[in-house]
Amino acid sequence: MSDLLTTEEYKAVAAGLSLPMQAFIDGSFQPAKSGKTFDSINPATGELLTKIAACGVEDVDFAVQKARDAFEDGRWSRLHPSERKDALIRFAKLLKRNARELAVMESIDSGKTIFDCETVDVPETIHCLKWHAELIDKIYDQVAPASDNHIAMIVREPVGVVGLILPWNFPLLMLAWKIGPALAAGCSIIVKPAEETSLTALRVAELAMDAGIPAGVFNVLPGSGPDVGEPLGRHMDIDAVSFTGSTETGRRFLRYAAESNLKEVTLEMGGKNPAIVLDDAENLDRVAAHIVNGAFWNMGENCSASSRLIVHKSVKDSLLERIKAHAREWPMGDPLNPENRVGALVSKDHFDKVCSYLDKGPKVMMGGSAKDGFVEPTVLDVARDTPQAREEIFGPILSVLTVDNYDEAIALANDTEYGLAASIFTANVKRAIRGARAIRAGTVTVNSFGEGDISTPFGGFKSSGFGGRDNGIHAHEQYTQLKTIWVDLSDDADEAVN
Ligand SMILES: NC(=O)C1=CN([C@@H]2O[C@H](COP(=O)(O)OP(=O)(O)OC[C@H]3O[C@@H](n4cnc5c(N)ncnc54)[C@H](O)[C@@H]3O)[C@@H](O)[C@H]2O)C=CC1
Ligand code: BAL
Repeated sequence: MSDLLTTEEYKAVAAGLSLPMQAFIDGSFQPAKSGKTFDSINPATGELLTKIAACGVEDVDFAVQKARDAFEDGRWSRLHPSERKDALIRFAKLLKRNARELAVMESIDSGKTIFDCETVDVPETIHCLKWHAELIDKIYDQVAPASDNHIAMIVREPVGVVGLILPWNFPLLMLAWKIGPALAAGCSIIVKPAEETSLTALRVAELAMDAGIPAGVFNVLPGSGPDVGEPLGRHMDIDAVSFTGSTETGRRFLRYAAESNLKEVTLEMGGKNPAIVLDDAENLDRVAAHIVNGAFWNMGENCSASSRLIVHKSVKDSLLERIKAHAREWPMGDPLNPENRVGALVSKDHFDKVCSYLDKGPKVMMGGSAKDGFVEPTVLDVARDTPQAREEIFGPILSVLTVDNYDEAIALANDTEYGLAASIFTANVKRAIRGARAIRAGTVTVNSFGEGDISTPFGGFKSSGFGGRDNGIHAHEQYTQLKTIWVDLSDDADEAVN
């Protein structure tokens, strides 16, 4: 953990930041061709941070051309993997040298606590880039079984120019999850940050250039979904798109691909993730700590948040008492105060959306107040077919459902359109493993909440995911494609390849 500063010291760092304002294309900052800008707001204070270039279709076309030129001339895509590794390691080191600046920029842009930015988002971003850099010169291609007169090679090639469409909840970390494997594979990238949180992606692109990643390889186009996301999704010269965000927008990217060049699409989308606590769960205090972390970490603005607690009736009351006690250890307030664990929601619009779930009449068991962009960690006792039980709220709201037995718990866990993550708390190893297998979700944790780490694939079943996975070696499949090369070694022209 890095040494944290005081609130006043963080405010001084924030005041001294030089905030990026323009798109990053072909190795330099550039205004939008239309000259338009949009406001970047600090959601914790409502203050205008800066005005940022609002890109449009003409900027997309220009950036794609530059990315394509870079890809085709091989300045990055055809480097020896160890050379890309070296550049990515330099890049990770440069991020580390600028870690504090990035953490403060991330916090004021998104409302996330400086504690999380300093201890999770920035260090994990750096770790992710290093991990993919270290991997890239250790992946081997394959040779298929073939006759003595032939060689059949199965090789992976970078897929080409990729569009990376980012959400606002982990601006740096989701950037890293996508650029790490994409750059390691040799792709040229066009990043479209969420309009709420564009600052750190722009600064990171500049640092990538400083680290020696060639111009044209790493481009960032700030702007709205319809003005930048859609033209990227529909572009005929983009080979793949990797998206993280809502299920509704994810569906759009499938349509864009179908109606354009059938580009590869990977979608990492929403969740309504169950945390099942069975009657034999051990150490309810520890369970409560995991539930609180799963539900309230990052203000619940987390696609894998444990937003549905499915609890056996026999342990419900004692568990809820402990949840309340642990939640008291999560102070809410100024994100730049390093004592705080709950910051501001990302925007006024999102705050209003989250608050609407508090207005719809469920029984409030804890919390329930909301003001000026901040929502108190809240526990609701909900009925099964209510919006609070079924919809992704993406705020610090835990919806509690009560069950009578194991089978009912598993059935309820699966009674959702989503399938991103789940956790199950039980002392019975058979129930744990059977439950983990029975739950239709991409990640299941037993007796803990977590997302795994960089070494394990992350993505969802059902409406939570489509296509490839982020993280792990598996992430490279998104950014590479297989090619088979047959070589005829015979002297006899009659021996055909077959
Ligand atoms: N899975 C996750 O990690 C995330 C889930 N969400 C969920 O989505 C809800 C809505 O949040 P939004 O910011 O509106 O998510 P969103 O899915 O609309 O935005 C994600 C990205 O897609 C882009 N986008 C938006 N509309 C687009 C369009 N028509 N064509 C192309 N690109 C487009 C956005 O500019 C952003 O970069 C949240 O309340 C939450 O429930 C939001 C962010 C992340
Ligand atoms: N929790 C990391 C992925 C996401 O929230 O989008």
